[in-house]
Amino acid sequence: MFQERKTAMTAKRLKQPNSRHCFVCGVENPVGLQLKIYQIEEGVIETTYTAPEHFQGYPGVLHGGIIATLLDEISGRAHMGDPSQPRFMYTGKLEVIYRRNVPIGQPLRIVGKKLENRGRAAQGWAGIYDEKGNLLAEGTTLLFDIPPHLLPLKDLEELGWKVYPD
Ligand SMILES: CCCCCCCCCC(=O)SCCNC(=O)CCNC(=O)[C@H](O)C(C)(C)COP(=O)(O)OP(=O)(O)OC[C@H]1O[C@@H](n2cnc3c(N)ncnc32)[C@H](O)[C@@H]1OP(=O)(O)O
Repeated sequence: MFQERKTAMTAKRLKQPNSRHCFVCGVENPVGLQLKIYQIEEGVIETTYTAPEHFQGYPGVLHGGIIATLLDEISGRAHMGDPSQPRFMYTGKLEVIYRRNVPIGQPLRIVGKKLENRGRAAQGWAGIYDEKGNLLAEGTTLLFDIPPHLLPLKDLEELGWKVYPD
């Protein structure tokens, strides 16, 4: 099901950069999630993920902390925009609604959307869906621009921040 969606959206899909060591997107982080994230339209991104057994809380159920991590990163990245001029934001606040158990060992689709902009602050949203399209968990974030001197563009290369080919 996810594959069909991917094909239909190929024309618009733009891969976002990954870094080297980020827990969610670090391509060299052996204990990280190593997600590949795509912008599917302006301000809307998606990724897929199948959680391994070692991230379970209750048997068969993805731990809520990992669910929050996914919602945090994907809602913030919805604001990232043009990879050559990325908008990096800190999460100041995250509200999670755990609607249904999120299973381990089954493909999940995670969608992020940018909401309102308020100067250097913004709101984001992310949802985790199962293969049937059921919304399992969702999160809204309050995000703040990272002061440019804390993450200068020139340092990004060192962090391995680039679009890695599929
Ligand atoms: C290279 C690879 C990158 C890959 C992407 C990685 C994504 C990872 C996502 C994350 O994990 S981010 C890490 C977790 N977040 C942090 O570490 C942020 C820690 N917090 C901060 O640094 C500051 O609190 C923050 C920059 C968010 C805000 O501090 P400021 O000094 O800019 O806020 P200020 O005191 O000027 O307040 C501005 C307004 O926001 C409000 N505010 C400030 N912090 C808030 C907060 N945390 N929650 C809610 N509201 C907050 C504050 O009350 C105020 O409201 P009013 O304008 O109405 O007075």
